[in-house]
Amino acid sequence: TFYTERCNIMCLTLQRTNARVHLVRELKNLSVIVENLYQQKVFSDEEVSKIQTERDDFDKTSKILDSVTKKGEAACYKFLRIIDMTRKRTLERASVLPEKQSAASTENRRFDLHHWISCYPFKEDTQMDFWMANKNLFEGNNPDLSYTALVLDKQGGDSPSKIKNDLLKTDENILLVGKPGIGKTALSHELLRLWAERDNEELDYMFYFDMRETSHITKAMSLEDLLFSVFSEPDEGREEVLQDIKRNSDNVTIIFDGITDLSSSVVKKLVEKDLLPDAKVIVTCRPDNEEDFGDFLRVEVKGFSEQTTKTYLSAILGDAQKKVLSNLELLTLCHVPMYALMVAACFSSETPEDSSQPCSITEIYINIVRFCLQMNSNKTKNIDLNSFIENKSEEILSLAEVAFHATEGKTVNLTKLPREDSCVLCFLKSLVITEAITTYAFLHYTMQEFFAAIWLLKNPDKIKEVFQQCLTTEKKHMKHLIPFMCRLLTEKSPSLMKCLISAQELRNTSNWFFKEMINRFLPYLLWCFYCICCCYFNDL
Ligand SMILES: Nc1ncnc2c1ncn2[C@@H]1O[C@H](COP(=O)(O)OP(=O)(O)OP(=O)(O)O)[C@@H](O)[C@H]1O
Repeated sequence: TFYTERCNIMCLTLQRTNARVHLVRELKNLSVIVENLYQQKVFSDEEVSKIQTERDDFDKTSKILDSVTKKGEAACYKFLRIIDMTRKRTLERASVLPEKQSAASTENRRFDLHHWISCYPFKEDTQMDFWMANKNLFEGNNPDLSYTALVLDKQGGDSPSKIKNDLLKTDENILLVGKPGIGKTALSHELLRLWAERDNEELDYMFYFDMRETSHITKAMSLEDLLFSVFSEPDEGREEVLQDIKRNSDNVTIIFDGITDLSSSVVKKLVEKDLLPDAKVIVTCRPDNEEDFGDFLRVEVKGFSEQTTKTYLSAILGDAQKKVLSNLELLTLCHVPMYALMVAACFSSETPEDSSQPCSITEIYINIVRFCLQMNSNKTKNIDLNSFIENKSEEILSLAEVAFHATEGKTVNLTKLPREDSCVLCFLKSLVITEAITTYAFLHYTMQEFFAAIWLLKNPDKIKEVFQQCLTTEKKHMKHLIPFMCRLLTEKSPSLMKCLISAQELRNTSNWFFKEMINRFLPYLLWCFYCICCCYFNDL
């Protein structure tokens, strides 16, 4: 009864000429109001389009008010609640009046819409979603098997959920740093989910950019292009939304996930606070890229603790976890969630007792690649896995070539796609770039790096060039291929390479590879060692 009475009063109040006159004059950011009315099913698609065709803001506001009041009490209630929750943006404050006032302006001062709105006790408010929230990002995340081993440099020892909440609440810029596959992307998705689910009455914005998926970010772009070309652009009021973002930059959080450099001028300006000075910026990167973010709050992502690793394996493998627990090297590697996932996948299927178990990162990748191909080869009856891989070597190496070029270009978007019936599709996922463009990417970026290393070994004349690239600022990310190559060149089982590249070719490469690598990197390693010693003794 209380609700109905309150709605009746609202409907009447909204119709009162006094309030209406002021609303028509003072409502702004109409697109925010219309979008929220649409989300709350007060307006249909058709009604939204009609409002958008109105000539100017005055006509638009009149149309909104007319439509809402015609719909009755419940609609009026929702409308006023939206204004209440977004009033910082949608309701102009009456300006301070000069000494001499006309009769109308005196009336303006007497009637304070902010006060008027705040008289309504909106009790059952829920969180208001703004159209920027991309809900798809949160699908498939596993928030609870999480960050027991995550350490905040400044707050070690806190619980995972406290850490995540603190990360969300702090006004400081944040640098999430950690080795490949450790869970930086997963953590940034978690922050997005928490942001979208929290109870917050303020209208605010959060933007997420996967720096590898959206390679067009690296080209010079304006703030407007950056914000609206990756996310769905508002149907109308683009300029209005942009101005709101600029004026209220303290309500904006931007995540740049997987950053390797600041070659994009718009990203650089955002990181350096030349654009949106009060926005909070969250960056994720691998340890070799952190030097550009010295004044950020550094948070190291450390993966699973021993206990979490065991819980994870037990949840996925049940009794079969014993096979992993008995292999200490493998268990240790599984603190990296990416490796834990792949190990769990491989061990989830029946393996003969005497089959070799992976003991290094590359072996985990060899196993998962063989495992996926095994699944695929089961469709081809009576053929053993090695023969299957040999038969498909052309397709596999062609994917490896695409992987190499994508890695060199710091992107996950694969330009050349495999045939629709290709066995290598099992390593890929489709990636929606825009509504019109869909492409393919590897299931994980580290898998792409693994395939890139395979291609290099098939094309050894390129290896020296890559060694050189590793020492440059722009291409130093290529160094992640080297550990893969080292292991792939050894003859230890399980071998994937002998099915793809002849033993003689591999021997020819390994004859010079290790010597060349030491010559190239030893001076650099010695220099690093010297620097570490200096720091250590200075600290003492
Ligand atoms: N807390 C977690 N709980 C369960 N699985 C996780 C967790 N964190 C990461 N993973 C798994 O590990 C995979 C790799 O994680 P993620 O992509 O976040 O690593 P990353 O640190 O961003 O790697 P890279 O530096 O290569 O980009 C994820 O796809 C997910 O399957």
